[in-house]
Amino acid sequence: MKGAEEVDFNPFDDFSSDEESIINERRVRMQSAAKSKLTQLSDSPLERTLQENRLVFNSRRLDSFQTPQKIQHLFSFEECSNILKQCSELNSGWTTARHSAFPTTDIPIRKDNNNNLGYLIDWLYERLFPQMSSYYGFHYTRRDLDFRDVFIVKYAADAQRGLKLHTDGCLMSFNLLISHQDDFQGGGTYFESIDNDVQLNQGDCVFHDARIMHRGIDITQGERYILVGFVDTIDTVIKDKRAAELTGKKTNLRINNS
Ligand SMILES: O=C(O)CCC(=O)C(=O)O
Ligand SMILES: [Fe+2]
Repeated sequence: MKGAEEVDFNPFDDFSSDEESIINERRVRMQSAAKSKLTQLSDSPLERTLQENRLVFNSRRLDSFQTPQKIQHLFSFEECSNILKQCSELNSGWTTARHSAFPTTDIPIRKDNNNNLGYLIDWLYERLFPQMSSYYGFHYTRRDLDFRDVFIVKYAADAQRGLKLHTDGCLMSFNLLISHQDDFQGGGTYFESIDNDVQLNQGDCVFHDARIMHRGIDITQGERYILVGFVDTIDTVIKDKRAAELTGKKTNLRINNS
């Protein structure tokens, strides 16, 4: 007989067929509990809890949310020019290693950052979140949704030109064109679900289900600055922050699951 430490153990072994059938039974039970719960819920996101709203969102995302939604003039030209000016005056603050699998040259935006861009968080809460919450069936005034991450990305023809096909590790994402559309050639965001790209004018925004495969199309000239946000339910955001504090590790929020 082998001692405890000599037992053949391969962590990559598949589950035994007994274990698999227990896991499958559990999955089927959970799916049918979720289905029956869904039929009992109110049609109004305002009368459902945050967790119920997320359940409804997850049950609908493949049927209902395949088309990215565009909002024009979320920021004015003047507001965008001022943001560009602030970015050009920043000597430091640009990072290149915050999203390990799909890095971008970006500047994180937070209320407590000393880069003076924290006001963008309020603008997005006030201007984008009411529409995005109602479109995806969440409660705006109760603040069902919050930012998992928000940052300005800089693409340049002589540096990083675009971003490969990926999904974002959150519920929904958006990007807003800060540059003027004539400041670069190429660019825009390609979405696999519509097999097409979305082109924005300065100040316009596109929001989408984060699980839709998408990519930042390469620019061929100039510079393209966009404001990007990864959005999730507030309980997930809080858990994520706690986990990051405890482990010192960040969740990787861009994924390639093609
Ligand atoms: O560059 C784009 O248009 C898309 C950006 C994006 O998908 C991201 O930052 O995760
Ligand atoms: Fe993305």
